[in-house]
Amino acid sequence: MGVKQNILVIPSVLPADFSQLGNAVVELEKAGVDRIQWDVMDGVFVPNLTFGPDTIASARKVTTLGFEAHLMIVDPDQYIEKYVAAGCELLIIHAESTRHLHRTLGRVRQAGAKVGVALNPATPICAIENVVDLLDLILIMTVNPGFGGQAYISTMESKISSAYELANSFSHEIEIEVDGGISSSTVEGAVSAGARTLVAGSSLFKHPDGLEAAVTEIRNLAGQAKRKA
Ligand SMILES: O=C(CO)[C@H](O)[C@H](O)COP(=O)(O)O
Ligand SMILES: [Co+2]
Repeated sequence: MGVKQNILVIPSVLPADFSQLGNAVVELEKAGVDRIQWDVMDGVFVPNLTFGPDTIASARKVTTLGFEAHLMIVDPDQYIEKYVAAGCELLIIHAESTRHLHRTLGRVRQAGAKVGVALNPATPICAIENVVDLLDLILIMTVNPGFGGQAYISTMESKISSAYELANSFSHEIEIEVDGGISSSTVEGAVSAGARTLVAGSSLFKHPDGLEAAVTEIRNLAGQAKRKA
């Protein structure tokens, strides 16, 4: 099976007005997104702080969309069960955030969630070569994590291609996701390199024609790039 080929558009809710988070999730669902990414930051792994499990559990009540937790936290093991209980069906662990990546990924699966791994821009693909059998998703970061609205790092495209090749050599289905600076001007490069699951924050929330137009634009451009690739 290898790489999951469907194009998925996943919003990061970081740019939303946090006093209206539930409404933002409802609006994103109406705009046709495929699931929601929660950027969980602890002020240690990255220099910023965002949501905990209670916030995510509250938002769980207003939508049937799937939730993924992009965990930018140190010692993720101690929070795995809390994010699963909050309603996240997929947990994404940074390879740099845990000493025993293989064990942490196994604990995510044991807790009943799908398993993703994220790589910072400086981390090579070989860091995950020996855990691919445990994975449902590989996230290649195209910005240094911590903040929305940063510029896309196009030199990550060779790593996206390596992730694609690696995932395609396995018989189970694996998503190749990109996160950071994805917009109408960068999506083509990411998809041509092999990305299929596209996380976008600022470019969706700041689109002059609104969320639905923004989601449709990313999905259409990605579809064209995939057909050309
Ligand atoms: O993980 C993240 C930051 O660490 C965000 O998901 C990402 O930056 C999305 O925001 P934008 O599309 O504005 O770059
Ligand atoms: Co993210």
